Amino acid sequence: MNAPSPAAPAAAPVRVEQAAVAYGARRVLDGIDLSIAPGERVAVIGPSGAGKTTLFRLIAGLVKPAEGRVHTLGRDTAALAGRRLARLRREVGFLHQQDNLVPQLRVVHNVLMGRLGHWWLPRALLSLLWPQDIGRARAALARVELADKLWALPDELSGGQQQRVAVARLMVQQPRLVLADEPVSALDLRLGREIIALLCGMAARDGVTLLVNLHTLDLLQGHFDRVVALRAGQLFWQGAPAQISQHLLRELYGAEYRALHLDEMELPA
Ligand SMILES: Nc1ncnc2c1ncn2[C@@H]1O[C@H](COP(=O)(O)OP(=O)(O)OP(=O)(O)O)[C@@H](O)[C@H]1O
Repeated sequence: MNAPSPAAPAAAPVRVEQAAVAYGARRVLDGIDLSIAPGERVAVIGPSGAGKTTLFRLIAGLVKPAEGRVHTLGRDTAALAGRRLARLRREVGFLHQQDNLVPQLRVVHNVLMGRLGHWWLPRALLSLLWPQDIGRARAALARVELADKLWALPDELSGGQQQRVAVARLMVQQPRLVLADEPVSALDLRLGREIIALLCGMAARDGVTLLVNLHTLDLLQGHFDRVVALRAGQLFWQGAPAQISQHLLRELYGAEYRALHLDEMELPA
């Protein structure tokens, strides 16, 4: 087999072409064109109801485009169903605002849930009785500084610690793409900063492509390669975090601009 030519560009893990999504008669995304490069870290921003979560659902294949095409990790999501869709989902890691963990399962089991897609059923079932690959869980927990919480129950952890366990689960899952939908909205700024740093550090170290739906714009600088801004279901702007200005945020957020205290951010006019 020939090795791929070093000059050949790697395929985009996310390619959205002129995609629209409708719920009933209502279009909530329209004419979206977006291509994400391998290993790129992208923040998605925009006012409430702009379609950020829907964009993530579209990329994950959870909703199909009413128009246009969506290619995720090289697969056309419109053509995926059953086992092929399940296979794609194994390669995509998710992180939500909260409720990422199974409350009845100890941290070690929650982390190893990230391995389920890699194991045959008997090993997955056995792991519920006696955790398989504890070493891997321990190493991932050490990376999020929770090595001592291997046997804790999620309820015994703070909100920030629970999100760190969820990041450790992503680390053992080894997805090619992570979709984090408001992962820090339930946390204060300091804890939010920790989680974003962990996520972006994991993505950089493991070569994972990362999309984060971010409400707290204070966390943009220093972590992301690109910002994609949605407004009213359309791609309103995209660029580097350093290019964001007060003018842009005013236009993007409209009535929410002051309510979110965006006028207090130190940005160029
Ligand atoms: N399952 C659904 N059925 C009908 N309408 C929906 C559904 N999910 C979302 N919507 C609508 O689609 C629009 C976009 O929603 P979405 O959750 O993608 O926005 P968002 O930008 O993530 O908002 P927020 O920042 O408030 O979470 C909203 O007007 C929402 O009410």
